[in-house]
Amino acid sequence: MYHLECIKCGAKYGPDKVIYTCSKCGGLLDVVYDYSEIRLSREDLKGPLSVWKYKALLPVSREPVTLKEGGTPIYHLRSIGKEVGLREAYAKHEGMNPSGSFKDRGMTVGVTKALELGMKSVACASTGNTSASLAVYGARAGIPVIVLLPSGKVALGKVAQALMHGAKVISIKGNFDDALRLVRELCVENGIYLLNSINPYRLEGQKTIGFEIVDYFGWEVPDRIILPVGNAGNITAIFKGLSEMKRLGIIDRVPKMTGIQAEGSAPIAKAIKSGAASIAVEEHPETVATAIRIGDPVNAVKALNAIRASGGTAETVTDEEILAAQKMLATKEGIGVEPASAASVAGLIKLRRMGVIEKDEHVVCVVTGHLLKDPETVIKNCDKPIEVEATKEAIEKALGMKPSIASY
Ligand SMILES: Cc1ncc(COP(=O)(O)O)c(C=O)c1O
Ligand SMILES: N[C@@H](CCOP(=O)(O)O)C(=O)O
Repeated sequence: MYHLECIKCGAKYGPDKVIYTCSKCGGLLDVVYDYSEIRLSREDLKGPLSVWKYKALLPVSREPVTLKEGGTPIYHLRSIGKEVGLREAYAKHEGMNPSGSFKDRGMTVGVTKALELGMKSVACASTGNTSASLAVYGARAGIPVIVLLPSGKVALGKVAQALMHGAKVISIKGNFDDALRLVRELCVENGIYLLNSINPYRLEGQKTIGFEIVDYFGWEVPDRIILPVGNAGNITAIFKGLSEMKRLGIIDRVPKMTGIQAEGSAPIAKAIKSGAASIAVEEHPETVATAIRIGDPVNAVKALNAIRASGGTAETVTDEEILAAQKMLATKEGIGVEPASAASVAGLIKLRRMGVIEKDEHVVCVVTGHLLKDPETVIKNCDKPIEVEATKEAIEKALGMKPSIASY
């Protein structure tokens, strides 16, 4: 069994209540299980990785709305690790989920919960990936989807997904933070189920990233997990999940949760660096990594706690560092990710050079979304294709080759 609990005042709510924040104090909610009732061991968790493998720690009982999410690959970062002097550097490629981002882990649980609660439509605000994922899972479930996007600031692939999967797409003349404020009002006033990461049930699905990481390494806990931070749901979810596994005796510690933000959009990193108790909202967030262009992260309180309680840290990276890391991943490791995702690897490089990450640490970067989500940024940052006449000679010339014998 489980219930919802306010992280601020401790107020408890039944599992079937449609509620996103505490009605007494406005605090964020967590799903809290009756841990004494959960019998789960490493032995029970044999078999291939997937979100639903961990259903004993997920808050739904009906048949899930699923497209076989999770089970994403973990790659050894051989070249990048070598370059920064780190043998045990890995990337977990969440872009390999059905809609191309980690959001699918949250949506398989969140949309299933929407059906379980009898909700008739679902909605979200989004910098792109949440909307793509909700559109996909809404289509799978046969439930209408509404998405609010910040006009002109959503990568092409993500808008295409939301449109093609049949969501009602509203582009607002404002940023993501405005869109989230509006969609929250819209949902509460119109009985629509809100599926941003303020929804504690959605975050339960995302904690499986952490489960899969420790499961993959034979329950050996990495020293550190690094991930890009935007609305701050993911870092929160992974910390919660691994804390639960520790509580159940499946693992013996929780990795240092390390959040990376873009310099122009970094309220959490700034609070961690300054030791502030809470964030100062960034009124005009800006970064090339549009997925994390967020100035007022809704899960800030939970994220600050996750970072501090795990002994982790947070850092900022410039847009140039993000794009350089994206290119390094693509050209030196063969791993294609969108800019926001590369922020975790840019952070790894920066923190290693600063000496914050030690050379014998075992580090996993979560790379959160696929390269093809944002083709426009890719095209802008790569050399153009070389256009030539359709002859072998022209091709050889373009390649800087000497003309072959046959052409004499
Ligand atoms: C690709 C990508 N990476 C990272 C993030 C940040 O995740 P979170 O909002 O959970 O901090 C997002 C969305 O927010 C995203 O779409
Ligand atoms: N990057 C996100 C922003 C919204 O975050 P959420 O986790 O609260 O849904 C997106 O893809 O929209």
